[in-house]
Amino acid sequence: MDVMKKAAMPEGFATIMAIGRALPPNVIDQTSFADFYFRVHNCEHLVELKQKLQRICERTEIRKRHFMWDEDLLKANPCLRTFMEPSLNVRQEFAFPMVPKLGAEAAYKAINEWGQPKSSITHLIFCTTCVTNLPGADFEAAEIIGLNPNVERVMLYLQGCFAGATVLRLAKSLAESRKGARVLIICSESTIGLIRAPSEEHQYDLLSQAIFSDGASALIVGADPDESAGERPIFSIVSASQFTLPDSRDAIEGFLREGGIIATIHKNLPLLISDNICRCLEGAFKSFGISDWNSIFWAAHPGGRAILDQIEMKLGLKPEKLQAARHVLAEYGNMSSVCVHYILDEIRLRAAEEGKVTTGDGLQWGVLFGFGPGVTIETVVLHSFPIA
Ligand SMILES: CC(=O)CC(=O)SCCNC(=O)CCNC(=O)[C@H](O)C(C)(C)COP(=O)(O)OP(=O)(O)OC[C@H]1O[C@@H](n2cnc3c(N)ncnc32)[C@H](O)[C@@H]1OP(=O)(O)O
Repeated sequence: MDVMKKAAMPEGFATIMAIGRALPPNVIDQTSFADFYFRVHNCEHLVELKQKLQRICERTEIRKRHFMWDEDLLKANPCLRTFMEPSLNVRQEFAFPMVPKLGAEAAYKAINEWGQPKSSITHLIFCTTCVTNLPGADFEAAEIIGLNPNVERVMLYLQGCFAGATVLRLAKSLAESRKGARVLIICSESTIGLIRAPSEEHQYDLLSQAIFSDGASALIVGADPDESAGERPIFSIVSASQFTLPDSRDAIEGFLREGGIIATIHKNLPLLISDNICRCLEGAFKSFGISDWNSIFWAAHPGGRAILDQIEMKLGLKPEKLQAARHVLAEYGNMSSVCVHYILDEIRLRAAEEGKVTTGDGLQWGVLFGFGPGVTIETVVLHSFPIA
């Protein structure tokens, strides 16, 4: 029995072997977002509300954001330019082709970097906070890319931002459970469910308008990389865990309604996360004897500037630890599950550019954090590889 099991199971940890990105073409500069948003919704008369959005935008430290939708789409669909008018059909019809398409674009890049035939992909995990159809976005993406019909698909809908880590946890289980398994992860997110006119009664919605954005990422994960065939490991996924903070259900809430997804995010969220991050780190790194959080590399979901500020302060992190996270927030905004993958990509690209000895900023160990509704914290322990 043991011999059979040994023959069927890989020996090593799941590793990330490629990372791809894709962004939609419509880019809006954060300094002009409030002007655009109030103009396109014919709400210029709501002067105080516009000033509030301007204040929030200025404080986000976001420079620009990319979107699948554009002004023409909003103008052609007046139901997207009111507050919570029934508009779900329009949103879904727009998103359904776009979300898998952008995801497939990121997947092509990952497959290209991986350098192996797409027929070697055994599993697909597709994750998005929008579009719900049967068959789903996973099915659509598999068709666009031309994956084998025996690829085993897993679809994650409406999880929120922590899912960028969930997909790694899942991919680790799949990759380590079968020799030769190669998992394609795709995360593709859009704010098409969120864009709507401002409301004086629901001012909290301005935060969503100011931070969320669209983008896609794709990764190839598998154990025991075949380096003779050209597979190159970037990071090992050493462990992955999930923790739900007690009594914090209402800190991030999202409701899918006829008027789209409406989210409320409590102002104490940055504190809530930073108050609990230490226990997640200690739990994850105890068995490796690591307790100096400046000795590892960091990929924390940049949900908002204040979240990164609080984590940095609470843990006494050096500014460079969250530099990649701040860069991704600044250049792309909060792309939900996608952000942490861009941060990993940034870390390994910078390490190579700067002549560091490992993919993890010259360090051995690293952490990836996902934060989202629940409040849920996902902690992934990573190990870097030497850069040749
Ligand atoms: C969706 C998922 O699954 C996971 C997620 O990523 S959820 C999103 C997580 N992101 C956050 O929670 C954002 C964290 N907050 C921040 O980054 C910052 O507070 C901020 C950029 C929003 C504002 O910066 P700041 O330094 O706090 O500036 P401050 O001057 O205090 O606030 C500016 C305005 O933002 C408003 N604001 C702050 N937090 C808010 C919140 N959670 N909801 C609505 N408005 C908020 C304030 O009320 C203030 O409005 P007024 O000027 O009218 O008083």
